[in-house]
Amino acid sequence: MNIAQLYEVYRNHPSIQTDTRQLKQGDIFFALKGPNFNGNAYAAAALEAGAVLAVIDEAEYNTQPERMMLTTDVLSTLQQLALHHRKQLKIPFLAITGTNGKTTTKELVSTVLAAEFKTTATIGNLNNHIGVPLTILRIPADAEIAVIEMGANHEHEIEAYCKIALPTHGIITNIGKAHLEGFGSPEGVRRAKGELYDFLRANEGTVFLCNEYPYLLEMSKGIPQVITYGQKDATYTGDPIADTALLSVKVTSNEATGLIPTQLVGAYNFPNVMAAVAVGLYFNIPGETIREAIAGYVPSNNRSQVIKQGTNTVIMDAYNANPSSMKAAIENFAGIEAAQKVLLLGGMMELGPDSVDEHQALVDLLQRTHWHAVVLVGGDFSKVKHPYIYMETAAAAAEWLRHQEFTDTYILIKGSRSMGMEKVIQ
Ligand SMILES: CC(=O)N[C@H]1[C@@H](OP(=O)(O)OP(=O)(O)OC[C@H]2O[C@@H](n3ccc(=O)[nH]c3=O)[C@H](O)[C@@H]2O)O[C@H](CO)[C@@H](O)[C@@H]1O[C@H](C)C(=O)N[C@@H](C)C(=O)N[C@H](CCC(=O)N[C@@H](CCC[C@@H](N)C(=O)O)C(=O)O)C(=O)O
Ligand SMILES: Nc1ncnc2c1ncn2[C@@H]1O[C@H](COP(=O)(O)OP(=O)(O)OP(=O)(O)O)[C@@H](O)[C@H]1O
Ligand SMILES: C[C@@H](N)C(=O)N[C@H](C)C(=O)O
Repeated sequence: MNIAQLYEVYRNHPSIQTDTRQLKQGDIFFALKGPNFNGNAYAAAALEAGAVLAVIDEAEYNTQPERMMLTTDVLSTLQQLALHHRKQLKIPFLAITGTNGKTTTKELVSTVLAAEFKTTATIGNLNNHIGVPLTILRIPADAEIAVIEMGANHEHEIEAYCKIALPTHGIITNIGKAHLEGFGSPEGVRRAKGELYDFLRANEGTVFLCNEYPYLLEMSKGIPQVITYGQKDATYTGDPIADTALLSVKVTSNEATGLIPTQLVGAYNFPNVMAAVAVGLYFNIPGETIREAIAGYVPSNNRSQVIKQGTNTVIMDAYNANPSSMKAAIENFAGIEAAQKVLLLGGMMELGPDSVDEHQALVDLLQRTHWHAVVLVGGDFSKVKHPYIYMETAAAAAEWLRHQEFTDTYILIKGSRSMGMEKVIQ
């Protein structure tokens, strides 16, 4: 069976599954290999559970050749099938990458687009070599637009995803410091994220970018159509109002003038919101529809969520952390008007040789503001000089917090995913 024949099966059964634990009747099962399991070993079980076809890459598991497709590499077959499907879809494909705010921007943009168009977007942050093709293969034939999030922790990854998704439009949210272990340096991050612009430049694409980041303007040179958003001198303009925990955005572009009271924390979400305004206006969605869609979006999964606990307000930002998003969160927290502020910050992972310096830089930043209390938790915070409380784990920090009797206090909780800082208030 070749890709064209596999595509015929897919057209009749457009539902891909990589996990027998979630398999439904009529799915096509792709037997991926991972650190814990060899999907090939589950191919027969997939057929028993109702899969129409199992794609495998180890001959010894080819026990039902009439219902199995034996390839040289299942992952690569999944990616090739996604590309084949992509080529049938004559619709705009908007790719979103960047260091911070990819998922939030993708959610806001797709919420706005879905108000007018049949839109398929990445679920959660399924944004890697498996998530990108799976997202493309979820796009129905009658879709009108697709929004594809692309994550990366090393160079040439975004380039590879572009060759599968063939984006027509793109957003790099920003370039900051994250996954430095894999990218080698901030310059490596820039090159890697820039692979999206390289693709759009070579394929007459369109980019949307925040004109407050001069490096994005520089990087976008040579791209035929550049749509900008920001506070001034941009195609689409607005202003952030961030003196309370939740951000409001005053859109000042003629087409959509008005206030958007968002349910997002922090001025750092301003460009994420403006990206959604810009994309909506570009695709001729009415201003009021755009404002309503953005105002209705509620972040989930510990991405800058606001949680009320009695008279206290917790900003739960424990989904991930890196030097640039930590800096943004701390600066934003410093700007919030509150009687008493407490921070519990977990260590940042995957920073390579700069890790200790980056943790020290954050401590230096913290020291510029007076806080009621700061608790540093684990990671390379154990190796820096600081005047604050130090705890080894989120569980210990939770214990500390339980023993405080805070009232009318704002509490910021942030840290790398593996620190599990959400446990601090559980
Ligand atoms: C392969 C796979 O999809 N694994 C998922 C699975 O893992 P599990 O622990 O079960 O084991 P294996 O991976 O070893 O299993 C191999 C296969 O066997 C199947 N199987 C197993 C048992 C069984 O009884 N039946 C079976 O069929 C199994 O389903 C496998 O197919 O489950 C985990 C829990 O749900 C998943 O976490 C795991 O998913 C992996 C990690 C994955 O890559 N999933 C993608 C769909 C995805 O997009 N995941 C995103 C990760 C996004 C991310 O981290 N992005 C980074 C940057 C990207 C860097 C990139 N280079 C990278 O390394 O990924 C960012 O900063 O944005 C997500 O989950 O959020
Ligand atoms: N524009 C931004 N600038 C700085 N930090 C941001 C920005 N947007 C979001 N963040 C921070 O990043 C956190 C995660 O947001 P989001 O999931 O949207 O980012 P992401 O880039 O998709 O992350 P990941 O790569 O881990 O999937 C937020 O809770 C917030 O702390
Ligand atoms: C959650 C994952 N995509 C991520 O951003 N990881 C960084 C390194 C973190 O741990 O926060």
